[in-house]
Amino acid sequence: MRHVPRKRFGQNFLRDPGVIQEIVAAVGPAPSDRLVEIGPGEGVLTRELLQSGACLEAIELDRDLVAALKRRFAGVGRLRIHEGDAMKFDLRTIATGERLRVVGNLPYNISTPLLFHLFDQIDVIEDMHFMLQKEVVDRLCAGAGDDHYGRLSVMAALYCQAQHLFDVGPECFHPQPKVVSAVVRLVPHAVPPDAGMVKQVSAVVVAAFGQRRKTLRNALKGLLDETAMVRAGIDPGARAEELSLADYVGLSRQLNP
Ligand SMILES: C[S@@+](CC[C@H](N)C(=O)[O-])C[C@H]1O[C@@H](n2cnc3c(N)ncnc32)[C@H](O)[C@@H]1O
Repeated sequence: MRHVPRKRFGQNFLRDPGVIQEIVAAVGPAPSDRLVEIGPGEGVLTRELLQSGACLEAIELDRDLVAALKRRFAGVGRLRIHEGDAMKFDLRTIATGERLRVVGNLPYNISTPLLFHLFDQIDVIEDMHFMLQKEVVDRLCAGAGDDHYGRLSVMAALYCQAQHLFDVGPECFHPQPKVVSAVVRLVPHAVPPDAGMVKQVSAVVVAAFGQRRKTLRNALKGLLDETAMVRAGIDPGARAEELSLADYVGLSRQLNP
C-alpha cells in the first residue's frame, strides 16, 4: 500500500530523478565513507547513496516508513535503519573512528533546531549535505550586511563553511511544498569551536539579534557595557546585522567567564 504523506513529519518526498542524482553527485560518496541519512522516507536517496558501496546509517521517525524501508532493503548489510528522532540521536554512538558524512532531505518543520543539534556534535562530522527550505539555506550562507543575515548565519559560521549548491522547485516533490528548496554543503572547520566559546558567542548573538533594530548599546544592555564594546573594537552605535563572526567572537571575549 502506498504511504500517505504525513504533514506533521514534514514529509515532502523527492520525485525528480535528476535532482536525486544531483544530490548524490554533490555528496560524491566513496566506498570507505560512513554515511548518515536523516529522514530517508521511502528510500529514494538511500538507494542511490548505497550504490557507492558506502555504509549508511539511516534515522527515520515514521514507524510505517521504517517498516517499509526494512522490507525494501532487506538483506543489505551496509544499511542500518534506526527508528527514532534525529533531534535526539547521538551520532557519537555510531561514530567509531572515521567521521560521519551526514545527508538528508530534511523535514523543514524542524530544520533549524536539527541543525543546532548537529552543530553540537560537529567533532564527529566530516561534512553535511542537506535539502532545506531555500530561505534557510540563504540564512546559512549569509554574511554581515546581507538580507538574510541573522543568528543562524553567525552560529553556523562558527562551526562550518556553508555553500549554496543549487535550488530545487516545488514541482520536484510530492506533495509539493509551498516554498522553493535548496541544497547546501556544510563543511566543519578543521578545529571545532570549544563549548565555552559557543556559549558566550550564542549569548551575545541572541541578545543582539533579539532586538536587531536597536543599536548594540541598547540591545546588549545588561550583558556588555560600552567600554567593553569599544575594547573589542566595536562601535556601540552599530546594529547586529553589521557585525561579522570575528566581531561577535571579539565581543564574547569581553563577557565575564
Ligand atoms: C522531506 S521528507 C524526505 C524523505 C526522503 N528522504 C525523500 O527525499 O523523499 C523528511 C523525512 O524525515 C522524516 N522525519 C521527520 N521528522 C523526523 C525526525 N525528527 N527524525 C528523523 N526523521 C524525521 C520524515 O518522516 C520523512 O521521511
